[in-house]
Amino acid sequence: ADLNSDRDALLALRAAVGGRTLLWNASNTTPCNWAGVLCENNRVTVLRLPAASLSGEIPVNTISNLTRVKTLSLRFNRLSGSLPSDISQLVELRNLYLQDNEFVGSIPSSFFTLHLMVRLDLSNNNFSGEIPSGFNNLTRLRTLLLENNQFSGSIPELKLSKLEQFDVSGNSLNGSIPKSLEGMPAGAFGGNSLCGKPLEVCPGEATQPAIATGGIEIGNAHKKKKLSGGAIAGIVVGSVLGFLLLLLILFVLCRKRSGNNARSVDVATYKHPETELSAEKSNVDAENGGGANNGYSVAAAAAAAMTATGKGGEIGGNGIKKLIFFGSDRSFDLEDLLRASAEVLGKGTFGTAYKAVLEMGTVVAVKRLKDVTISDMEFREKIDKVGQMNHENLVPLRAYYYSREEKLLVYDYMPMGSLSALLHGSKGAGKTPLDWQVRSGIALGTARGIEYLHSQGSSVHGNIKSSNVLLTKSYDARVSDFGLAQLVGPPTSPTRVAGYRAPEVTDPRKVSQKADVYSFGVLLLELLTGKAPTHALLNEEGVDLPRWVQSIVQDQWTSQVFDIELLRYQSVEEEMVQLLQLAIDCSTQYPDHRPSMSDVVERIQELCLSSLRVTQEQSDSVNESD
Ligand SMILES: Nc1ncnc2c1ncn2[C@@H]1O[C@H](COP(=O)(O)OP(=O)(O)OP(=O)(O)O)[C@@H](O)[C@H]1O
Repeated sequence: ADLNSDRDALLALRAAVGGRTLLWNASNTTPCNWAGVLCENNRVTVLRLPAASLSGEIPVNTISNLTRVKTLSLRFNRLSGSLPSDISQLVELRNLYLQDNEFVGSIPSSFFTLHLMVRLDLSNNNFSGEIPSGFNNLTRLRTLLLENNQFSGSIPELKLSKLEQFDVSGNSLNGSIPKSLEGMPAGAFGGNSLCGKPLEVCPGEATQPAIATGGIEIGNAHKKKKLSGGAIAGIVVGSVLGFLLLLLILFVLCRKRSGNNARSVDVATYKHPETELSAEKSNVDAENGGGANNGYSVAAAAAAAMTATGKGGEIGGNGIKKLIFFGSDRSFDLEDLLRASAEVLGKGTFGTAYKAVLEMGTVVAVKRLKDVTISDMEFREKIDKVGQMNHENLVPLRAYYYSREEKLLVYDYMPMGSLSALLHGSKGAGKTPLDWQVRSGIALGTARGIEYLHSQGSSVHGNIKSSNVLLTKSYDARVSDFGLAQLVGPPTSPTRVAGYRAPEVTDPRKVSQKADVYSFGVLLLELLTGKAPTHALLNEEGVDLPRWVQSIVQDQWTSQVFDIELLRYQSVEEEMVQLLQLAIDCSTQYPDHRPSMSDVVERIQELCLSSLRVTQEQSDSVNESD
């Protein structure tokens, strides 16, 4: 066997299962630069084709020549039929990932001669038969994942000292769990009819051998008999008391929370060192401890804002002077905020954003809204809804201030700035490139934030774009600016959110969830291509980002689409292509053809998991090489 026979084997595989292997350039004399193939010492050692649209059976005598392969990953495809018995020829095999296919039948006995095997994942297939005790031959096995198949019978005793990851959940197994596997988590056995540690004790315990008992229902008649009347009474009384205690705790918590919500503070006159303005003097209810220190002033933030704009002067005037807080987190007070220095962060559609740095180091972002044309009542109603939104991927609205002249929103300040700045900001030496891990994480976080918004009544974001995706220190994504599109009047200029807006949207205040999905799709394209949707070059050509990407992908130039910084991550190319496909699906022209945000989250979650596994496989191939 040599590289040529490796090449023949790969071409035979391609003829059998197709998929993305069809993109391999068969006129190459070496297969080593085909996508998913890695070579070492002039032999193929890694074949990785996850989610490559492979389908059909792998006939015997197809892959047997790949005798140097250490890692074989064909997960997330539609491979069917039984595992070819000549897989036992791959004597160097250490990592085998066949999960998420449609394989059937039992594991051939020859398989258990592959004694170098370390990671084996056969989960989410239709494998059947008993779990062979032959696994005991694979003494180096650290991962054995067999969940969601149709394995039946009992689990054999497995004496695998290195086993770390084990899962047989979701099969048709019965009998007792062997001693050697007692230490595994209960979840590894769920969805079967198994008993014994870590699950419920088997009825009859030691006397009952691990034979097929037809399933042991927890709490069956046999078991109930063992409980005395007294014990039952004890359990009932205990449960009732526990339940009452829980109710009491909930009640107390609820009271506390509603006390913390939406607390208003009266406005009095306050002397600012630089500007004289009306501000708040706390008049907080007793539950909060009272005292001026517990309230902080958005009007004061306005002072900071005014200072920053150089306007300075009285805010509030004769308008309504109310300050409304959401939540209970108040690590600073009015005076701190008044003394804060402020700087302009930027001007947006809805007004100007400022960063206010308080003396003790707390930083907030204050947004001064312009063009608010809706009534006081309507404003409060809508902003109240915004304030109630609570999710780890949203920038929380801390408080707002409303008067006729001033509408201010106080947010947590996000230290790493926006995704837009990160992607398109100065590419100087100090700039850290965004790697795949970070980008896919941002995609997932943003999607989760929007999904949450969509799950709250029928709310929409209405203004999804990369400058509204802010980042925490650890690059976790937080979506901001939600709910504001409905607060302001009709746009004065037609250029609002060029590039992100779905084609069917005519009134930015009436955006549908599917239009949010479109904008998110454009944001994904931006994340993958590194190109701003408002990119001058694109616009000169008269095409938007979705159409530009589509034209390139149609010509099979997929890799040309990606940001240069991403091309270093060859091993996760599949996942990148999947995210690209999702982006294209989201930014399709017809709203009905776009996926829902929960579909989107699921798909990103899957590909993130999948790229994590690739990374694991990679480190395994390194660790396990001789
Ligand atoms: N909480 C925050 N923390 C850090 N930076 C922020 C915060 N809120 C906004 N910014 C930054 O301030 C700048 C201006 O934001 P703003 O939301 O006013 O405008 P925009 O996002 O560019 O447009 P739009 O108003 O249409 O959303 C943006 O660069 C944004 O990233």
